[in-house]
Amino acid sequence: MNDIWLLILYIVVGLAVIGSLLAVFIKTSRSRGNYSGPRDANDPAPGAAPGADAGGAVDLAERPVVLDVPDEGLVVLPGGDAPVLEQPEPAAGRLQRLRARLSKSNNALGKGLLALLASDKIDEAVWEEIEETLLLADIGTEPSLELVEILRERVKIMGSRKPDEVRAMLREELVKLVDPGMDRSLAVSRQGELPAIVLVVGVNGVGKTTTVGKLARVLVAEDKDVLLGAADTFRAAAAEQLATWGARVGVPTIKSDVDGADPASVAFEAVKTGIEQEVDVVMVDTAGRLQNKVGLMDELGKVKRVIEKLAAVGEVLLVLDATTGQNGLNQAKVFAEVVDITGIVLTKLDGTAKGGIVVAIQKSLGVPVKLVGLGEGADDLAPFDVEQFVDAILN
Ligand SMILES: Nc1nc2c(ncn2[C@@H]2O[C@H](COP(=O)(O)OP(=O)(O)OP(=O)(O)O)[C@@H](O)[C@H]2O)c(=O)[nH]1
Repeated sequence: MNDIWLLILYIVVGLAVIGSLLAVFIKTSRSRGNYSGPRDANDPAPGAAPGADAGGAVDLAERPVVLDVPDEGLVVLPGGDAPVLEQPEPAAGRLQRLRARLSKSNNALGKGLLALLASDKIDEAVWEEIEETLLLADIGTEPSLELVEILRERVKIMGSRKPDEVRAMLREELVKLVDPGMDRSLAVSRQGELPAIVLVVGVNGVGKTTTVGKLARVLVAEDKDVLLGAADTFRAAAAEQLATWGARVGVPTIKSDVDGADPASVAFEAVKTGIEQEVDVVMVDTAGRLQNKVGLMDELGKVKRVIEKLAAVGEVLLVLDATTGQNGLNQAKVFAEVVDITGIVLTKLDGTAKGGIVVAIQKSLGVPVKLVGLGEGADDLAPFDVEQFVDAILN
């Protein structure tokens, strides 16, 4: 009988030893993966190209985030590499300076409207032309119809329609349409003990990295301490591109030297470093992702949630390419559901006559356009100002 109990005891001890060995083995093999962070079911495979998943509807369900601090591949690229640091120009009044670029492509809208409203006789055909001009500028159907109605009323009671009066009336109505009441300030001040966090998102090629680089210059010109996080881990050149922008103005960049590293881990490390170094602003650049790719949109949600383990994300900027017109609206809607957009950066406004997209986006999202890109130059990013924008269109 005693022998049987002894045998059972041996079996139990043996099983316990095998169990512990298995646990140790699983832990070590996990930490050897390319991704240093945990993987959600929807995460792209290591090294997978963006958009490698099956696509379809976006699953917006919140996923719990299990945090695993990265321990591999992260490097800080010092910001002071450039032999002579550039002195970026202050951003105030930039839209005024860059107005020629805006008006070149957009004054077809302003000039067209002025000419039509100054016609000797404004009959139905002229009103239709006015509506068409607004639609062609991508203002959107509803806002265009509303504006035409308002202009009709005002013209009716106007009488003689002197050119100055027509211009003043149009200016007033366009300013109202672009909405001067929206808060366009950027959340770039430290929040107590923590830096301000700016997350930059959007589809491929819209100008995210360029925008982060240009915005870093704006912040440096305002004497802010900035740190960049290169969470665009898909495009190998993106992190280098970002680090180069930073180095020109003495801003350091956190990047991973592991291909296809977990972007959430890089973002986490950037924010952690920013907190330790007590910087004013941490700006995180993300990879371009199509809004209909479930895995990539989930990944973006995860990047934000992981950052929020450390600090609130006060500013989520969606970068939209103005030349893509109404398609930008669809992108905006999906991104807004995943990461709560706080502001729009409208790039490439220098290359389009469709400046009316400003109105369409703001109306459909309720989110203000905060910055506009008016060229590829380092200081061609301007804070959006309603009156300057309308004046540029009308002149
Ligand atoms: N004309 C003009 N070109 C711009 C503007 N903003 C960005 N670009 C150009 O757009 C191109 C793409 O810019 P990136 O910053 O690399 O775009 P991205 O969104 O980071 O790209 P991915 O990381 O591939 O998604 C570059 O050639 C930029 O110079 C702008 O306001 N005007």
